[in-house]
Amino acid sequence: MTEKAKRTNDPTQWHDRWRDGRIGFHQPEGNPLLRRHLPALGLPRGARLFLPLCGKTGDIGWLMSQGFAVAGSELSRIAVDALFDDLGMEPEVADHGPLTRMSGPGVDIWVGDMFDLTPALLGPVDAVYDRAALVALPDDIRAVYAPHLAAITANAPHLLITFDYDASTVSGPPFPVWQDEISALYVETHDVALLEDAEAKGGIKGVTPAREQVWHLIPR
Ligand SMILES: C[S@@+](CC[C@H](N)C(=O)[O-])C[C@H]1O[C@@H](n2cnc3c(N)ncnc32)[C@H](O)[C@@H]1O
Repeated sequence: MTEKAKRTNDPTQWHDRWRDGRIGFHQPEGNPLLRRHLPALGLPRGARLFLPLCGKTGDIGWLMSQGFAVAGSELSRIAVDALFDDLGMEPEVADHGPLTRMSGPGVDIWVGDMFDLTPALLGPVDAVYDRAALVALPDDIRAVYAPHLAAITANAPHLLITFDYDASTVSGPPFPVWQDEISALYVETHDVALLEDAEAKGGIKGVTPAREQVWHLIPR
């Protein structure tokens, strides 16, 4: 990660949130939009999905129950320990420089800064599922994140979930991200197709109404 990126995506705020249990973004049952729109990617059973900034999302267990393999990256060891507890697995743990890999059958999570992940460490992936990852990052980091994500996943297709709301009413994360920005971020690698645009239940932090979009990023 560049020095600038380190300044604006301060890892301390995320570690503090996990330590204090301030994880309003977490969906224990996973996200219904994933279930509705994953078929758009046409992935065969056994395909491997990468979940950047994965937390301990219930989507991981659901994807595994559907016969997919999962790879993820997450800063917080607290989150990943809790994920493996939820999965009922005792992970194998291996250090790889600044990252720690925690693995079980069908799942590999890289603990540490996603910007330290390389294609060689991650291995081949068939698709990316980005929920509360791009939108968790401020705009200058999004500009670094998108090309890094495309590079480490060899421009795999994405299912991407974003929010759109009036940013003057509440401060992110999550940050509002709309089609023009997504198209610009992925201009070199993907075409962008909107799959759904719906009212976001509960708005943002219960304060401001929001819409939630599901995008299919199609490799060029
Ligand atoms: C808003 S949460 C979303 C988690 C998950 N995607 C979900 O849907 O529940 C963002 C997560 O990204 C993690 N994170 C933030 N910056 C990161 C980085 N540079 N590398 C890896 N994980 C990061 C945080 O610890 C946090 O768990």
